[in-house]
Formats: sequence, C-alpha cells, structure tokens
Amino acid sequence: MRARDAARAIDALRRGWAIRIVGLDGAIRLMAIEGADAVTLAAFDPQARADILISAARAETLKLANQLAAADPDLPVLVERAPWIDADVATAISDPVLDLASPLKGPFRARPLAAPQAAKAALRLARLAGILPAYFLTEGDEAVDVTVQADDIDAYDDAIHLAIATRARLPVSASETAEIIAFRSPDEPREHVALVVGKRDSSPPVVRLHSECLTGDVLGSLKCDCGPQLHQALHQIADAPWGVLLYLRQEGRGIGLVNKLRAYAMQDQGFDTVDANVRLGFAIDARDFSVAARMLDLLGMTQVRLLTNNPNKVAGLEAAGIGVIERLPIILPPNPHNERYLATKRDRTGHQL
Ligand SMILES: Nc1nc2c(ncn2[C@@H]2O[C@H](COP(=O)(O)OP(=O)(O)OP(=O)(O)O)[C@@H](O)[C@H]2O)c(=O)[nH]1
Ligand SMILES: [Zn+2]
Repeated sequence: MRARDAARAIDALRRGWAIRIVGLDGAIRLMAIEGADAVTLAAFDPQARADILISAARAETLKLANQLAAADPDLPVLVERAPWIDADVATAISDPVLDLASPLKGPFRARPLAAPQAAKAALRLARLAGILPAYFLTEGDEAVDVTVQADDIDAYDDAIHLAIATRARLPVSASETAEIIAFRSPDEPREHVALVVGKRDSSPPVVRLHSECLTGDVLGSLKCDCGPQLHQALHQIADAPWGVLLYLRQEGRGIGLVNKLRAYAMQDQGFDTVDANVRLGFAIDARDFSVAARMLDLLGMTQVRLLTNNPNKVAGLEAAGIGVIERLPIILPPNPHNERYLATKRDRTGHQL
C-alpha cells in the first residue's frame, strides 16, 4: 500500500510527528518546524544538532542562494545548525511572514545535501500536508513515527483511487433540479463534489472547475473573485442546455488554507499573489487538474465546454484526456480590493481577462 505510506506521512507531519523519507540516494529523518516546540524538538534532536531544510526560494531571501553549488531551483537548501538556532529562531527562518517583525539573525551557512531526492520529496510532502516547507533534519537512525519512500511521495496522486461515493438531488438557487455527486479517495481525506445542473443530453456539457476558497466562497471575501465567480458559473451553467460544476478541494491553489492566509499576510506587506506563493516556498499554482479529469471521466463526460479564463485549466484537462471543445470566458467586474489580484492574474499567470 504505497499511497497509504504517503498518506500516513502527511498525517504525521500535520501532527508534528517525526518521519523518515528513504530516497535512492539516502534517507533523512525529519520533523516539521511548523508546530515544533522546545519539548518536541528536544525529543527529536536531544543534542541540538539537526540541520534545517528549506526551499531554494526561502534560502534566496535569507541570502543563502549564493552559497549553492548547483543552481537547481527545485533543490531544497540545508542550513547548518548553529548553537543559537532554537525552535523560535527556526520558526523565523521558515516563515517569511515574520521577516518584518523579527529581522533575522545570521549569517547562515548552507551544507551539501546528502539525499537530494528525499529532500525534494520532503518539500512536496509539506505542500500536500498544507504546512510550511521547512524541517529539522538529521541523518541518524533514531526512531520515527512513519517511514515513507521518496518514490511513493513522488507518485502520490489522490486521483487514482477516486470513486463516486454517493449522489442525491440538491435544489440550489441557480437550479431547482440539480444533482450533487460526492467523490472519495482512500488516500485523501478531502471529498470533492460535482453539481450536475440541467437535463443531461448528448451535447458536451458546460463545465466549471472551481477550486475551494473558504474566504471567498463562504465569508464573502473581496480580496479575490471566487464567491461571485462560483455563483455566476452556476447561473451560466443553468442557462446552458446542461452542465456541471466541480467543486475541487484545492484551497489556495493547492497550498491549503493556512498557507493561503500566510500568502495573504505577505500581500499585506506588499507582495502580489505570485511572489507571496514563491516566497513561502511553493509553486505559483500548485494545483493538479487531473483530479477534475478523473471526476469527469467517472461521470462519463469526455468532451466539455470549459468556463474559465485560465489557459492552464484547459491544458490540464486536455493533458489528462478530456477534450475541451470550447473555452467560455467568465468575467466579473473588479472591486477596489481585488483589482490588483485580477491584474496580477492577467499580467503574470496568463489569465485571459
Ligand atoms: N495561494 C493563493 N491562493 C489564492 C489566492 N487568492 C485566491 N486563491 C485561490 O485560488 C483559487 C481560485 O482560483 P480559480 O477561480 O479556481 O481559478 P483561476 O486560476 O483564477 O481561473 P479561472 O477559471 O479563470 O477563475 C482558490 O483555490 C483560491 O483559494 C492567493 O492570493 N494566494
Ligand atoms: Zn478566493
């Protein structure tokens, strides 16, 4: 059960437990800095010798990039442990939101990575767990709570075992005859849903992929366009012969709610949505639309008319075998709070607005 080991490791990281990642080039023992305190750190690393693993982007902010031998932007950086680096300093090293409040100590020194494949997998695992990509790292063979192969983290794909769990009628304000279909995967606790609107016929459905946005969808946040887009999409689908809205549990473009809110805190400090993600150590867009393709596949839909301004959604579905026969724009007027966000999407992430 290889996906199960990755799922266990994700769970362990969120609980602050120690894990070991075994790569082709060696094994590393890790504990997430996020959630670590003096007590858990002492148990993990009694001699205070664990180094600190961070993303290349974070290392650049800490002025460590010039010490890197290989210029691989995806290769994490190992920061040598100094006596003054305790749990609080490690937190300041890992979290860019704190940079203004706690000017960083230094200088830091980078150390060569003994197990680069395992270290890269550790960063991917942090993203999957929704935590900051920063760890205490040792190469010792002391006990851990979970051991996982780097290959299993690389291959982790929550779409593979996705299946329809149940379906029911769900009248919504846009359509009284909608049906909700829930999907579940044993590898992933978050459940995706599809809302099928209108009477299914042989024409390609109008489809909207909506990524979860708690702040926009539920709280009416004005910082983004998610809430109004969600409702507009449902009405556009209701006006079409038929269609489906996929509600994907990809909060914060796949980095999770807490990390998205960290990105918002970075935006309060002047960074735009793209730079905030990068400075936190994540991809600009960490979503994988193959899960949406798998849902459409399970619904028997192979060709769609896609409601989006995002060319990556079109490309992602097509790469996963769904034919996008038409892209339909979804345009809403900006407000003073999301004007910059929408301009960034247009200018930096290729949105056709
Ligand atoms: N990381 C991050 N995520 C954000 C930010 N603002 C909104 N989001 C997330 O972005 C996602 C919304 O994107 P979508 O509306 O699905 O898609 P899109 O890429 O804008 O493309 P469209 O189909 O054209 O709307 C949601 O998961 C939001 O939580 C931000 O500043 N940072
Ligand atoms: Zn939003």
